[in-house]
Amino acid sequence: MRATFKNEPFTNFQLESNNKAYDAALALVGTKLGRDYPLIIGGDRVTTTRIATSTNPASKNQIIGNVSQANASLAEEAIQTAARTFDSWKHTAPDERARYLYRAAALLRRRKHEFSAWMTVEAGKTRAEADADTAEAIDFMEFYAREMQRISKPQPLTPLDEEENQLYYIPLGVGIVIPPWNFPLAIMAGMTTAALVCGNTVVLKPASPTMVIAAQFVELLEEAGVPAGVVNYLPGPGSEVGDYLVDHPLTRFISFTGSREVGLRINERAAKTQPGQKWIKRVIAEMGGKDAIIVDNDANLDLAADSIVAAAFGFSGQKCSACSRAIVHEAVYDEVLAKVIDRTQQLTVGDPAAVSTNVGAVIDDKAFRKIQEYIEIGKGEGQLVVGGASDDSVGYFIEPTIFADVAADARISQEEIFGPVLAFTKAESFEDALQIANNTEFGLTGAVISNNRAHLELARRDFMAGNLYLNRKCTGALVGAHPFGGFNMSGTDSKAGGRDYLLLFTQAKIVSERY
Ligand SMILES: NC(=O)c1ccc[n+]([C@@H]2O[C@H](COP(=O)([O-])OP(=O)(O)OC[C@H]3O[C@@H](n4cnc5c(N)ncnc54)[C@H](O)[C@@H]3O)[C@@H](O)[C@H]2O)c1
Ligand SMILES: N[C@@H](CCC=O)C(=O)O
Repeated sequence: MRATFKNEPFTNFQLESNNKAYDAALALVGTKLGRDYPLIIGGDRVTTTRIATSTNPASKNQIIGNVSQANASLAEEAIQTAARTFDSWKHTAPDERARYLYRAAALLRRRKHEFSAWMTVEAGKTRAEADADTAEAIDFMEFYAREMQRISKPQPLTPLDEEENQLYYIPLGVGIVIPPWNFPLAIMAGMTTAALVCGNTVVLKPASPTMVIAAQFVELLEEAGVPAGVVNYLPGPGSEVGDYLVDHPLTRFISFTGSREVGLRINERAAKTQPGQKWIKRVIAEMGGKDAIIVDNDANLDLAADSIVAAAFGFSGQKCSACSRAIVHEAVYDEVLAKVIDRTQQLTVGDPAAVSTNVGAVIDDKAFRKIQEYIEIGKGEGQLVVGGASDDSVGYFIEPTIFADVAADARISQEEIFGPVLAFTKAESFEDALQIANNTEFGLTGAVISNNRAHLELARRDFMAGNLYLNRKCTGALVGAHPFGGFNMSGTDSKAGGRDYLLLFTQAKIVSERY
């Protein structure tokens, strides 16, 4: 029996010894840059002629790796391999499947800084952000392993005198796992291992900006003993390979995390029954956010400012949970704005590998241009009070940017920017603030900073967010403590890292026997 689950501690980067260890990991990763990464199908390495290069967002000429790209025929091979492997993997005992995750978590823990360092160079994560990502990946595996063992035990049913009844959670089949790049280890590893620990086999199509981290993780699963063909690594263009995988009649489920646009496309395509398809495909889709922090008139204003700055500009605002709207009661609006401006001006923008950096580069040229466009839009919708500048001469750097006096229906208040851009909106009352907060098509995270019990209770009831935080920031969900997923166009509210999650990767079978 394993000890009760507890979260992996974060590294304290105030200690010089930890920074030295991180420097050593960065140096180690530095010796491995620029390597070639083949596809992995049924354990076989497949090198293709079409190669995509992964680069460092903070130093765009630095090559992280050269990754073979799949096409439709290799996607077919991966699905067929996963389907064949499913015939044996589905009979592997749940306890054994759980042990692969315990082993992988232990291996990852031993190489923690190395994996984090890969995220610093490939995803532009600062030390603390990368460390939290690795810790969450370990947490997902430790948590889902225990969850699999829990749900494979006899489940409570109403006993009948004349029958023996049993409920089994059995696997679904071949799953397509399509993660985003912004939690390139944690979310990718969580989605993949949740699927496999339930007895499914996986075709993993990693996000293009972070294909190398995904390759490192698949190798780690191999080292942990996960049999060939259980996880097949299939990088390739989302529009080409992704559509093929989603449409395939042998695909049983799609586990997607990413943008609203791609999530809806997958949902629509998966709904169309293909010739030879024997099931309704299941779609688990976690998508974007337009998350707000409300500040009440009696709030602790320092807490409010700290929470807003951390949630808006951590990882350059590239979190689905990021605070992109501060909705502030008019009585404290000017004071909160001044405190947030002051704290934002103290942030250091730069190379995420440096100890002193708070805000690194954004992920790539496409994101850089999109965020710049929103900054231009913002100039017509509010008052630019901080930031606004950008520089892509070395890497994709954008200053933390704040617009004040933005209307609730402005584009920068409604559309997900996914960058370090924050809109301040004035509310006439707490009720008005809540109404503004709910007035988007998303419903992922939100926070309220208030000392008013009635207002906090009102928010508990009426704030439409899958993850609502009271008197704290709206980022940083912990596995087990804050199962994660959103309402409305933020997705299917799957609650990753929670006790309901694995049921999405299984089907329940009842066996009733009379003697
Ligand atoms: N709700 C959550 O839990 C959560 C967590 C992290 C990120 N996100 C969201 O993810 C987005 C950022 O990530 P992104 O830029 O990687 O998103 P994205 O939608 O551009 O890409 C996500 C994944 O989909 C793939 N893809 C693209 N086109 C496809 C297609 N036609 N068929 C199948 N797959 C396809 C991509 O290659 C990638 O692996 C943001 O909107 C963010 O809010 C949500
Ligand atoms: N789970 C993360 C967000 C994941 C999306 O980007 C958080 O809670 O901040």
